[in-house]
Amino acid sequence: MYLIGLTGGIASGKSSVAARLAERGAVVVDADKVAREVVEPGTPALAAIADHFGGGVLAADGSLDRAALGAIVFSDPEQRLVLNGITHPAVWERTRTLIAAAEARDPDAVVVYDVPLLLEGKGRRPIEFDLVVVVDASAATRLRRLVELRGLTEQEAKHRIESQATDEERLAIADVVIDSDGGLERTLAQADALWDSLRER
Ligand SMILES: CC(C)(COP(=O)(O)OP(=O)(O)OC[C@H]1O[C@@H](n2cnc3c(N)ncnc32)[C@H](O)[C@@H]1O)[C@@H](O)C(=O)NCCC(=O)NCCS
Ligand SMILES: Nc1ncnc2c1ncn2[C@@H]1O[C@H](COP(=O)(O)OP(=O)(O)OP(=O)(O)O)[C@@H](O)[C@H]1O
Repeated sequence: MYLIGLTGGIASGKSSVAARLAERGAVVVDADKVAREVVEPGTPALAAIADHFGGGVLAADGSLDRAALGAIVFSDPEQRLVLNGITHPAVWERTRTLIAAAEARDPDAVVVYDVPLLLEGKGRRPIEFDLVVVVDASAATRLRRLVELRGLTEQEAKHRIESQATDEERLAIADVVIDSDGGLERTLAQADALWDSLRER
């Protein structure tokens, strides 16, 4: 197995790159998806969230009210740390299981872990990667995408961007940088080039 950590700020284009690598044959594990699974109704993480943040972050059917929780944690770093402390251990554990399953299915698989937060946790990453790929678009570009494509207000978009590592911090851990400030086709061409270089390895 060859394990790639694919990271980048919110709306940098990680999912678009991951989807292209999947088309080319990679197995993709999506941290945002895992993060949703570990807070499904009945999970210990959801119980801990309700315990700390109160019933206001639960919808009528008992599931997580993501907008309500997002409104709290993206504007309050201390509360975000509490949420990360609850969810991240469960996310890493489930991720390790999914990566191990992919390797068991195909020992030669290229596995891509699409993860927005590779730096934000305290201490060492619980998973070591063979290659760290950073998808890099300026904060201004990402802000524009969040407002135009995802319908966030400018303030909401700013808060989300400020909740994450800076561009400089991400670039410092990159083995490969994909510049996603231009058009989508240009980004995807770099994903193709990355895949081709892996195949030549
Ligand atoms: C706060 C929550 C409920 C907001 O949900 P919402 O549906 O609005 O956003 P979604 O989960 O789709 O995330 C969108 C993007 O926000 C950013 N983001 C999410 N959580 C965080 C966080 N704790 N810190 C910084 N950025 C974050 C990421 O770039 C992510 O791709 C949710 O993001 C959450 O539970 N976050 C904690 C778990 C986590 O850290 N997930 C990120 C991947 S491990
Ligand atoms: N050059 C580009 N590269 C990548 N995405 C682009 C580009 N230009 C525009 N986009 C658009 O920007 C958005 C990026 O979203 P995408 O979901 O790929 O980002 P992400 O990094 O996975 O975000 P998140 O952290 O929220 O999961 C998409 O709607 C994509 O079509």
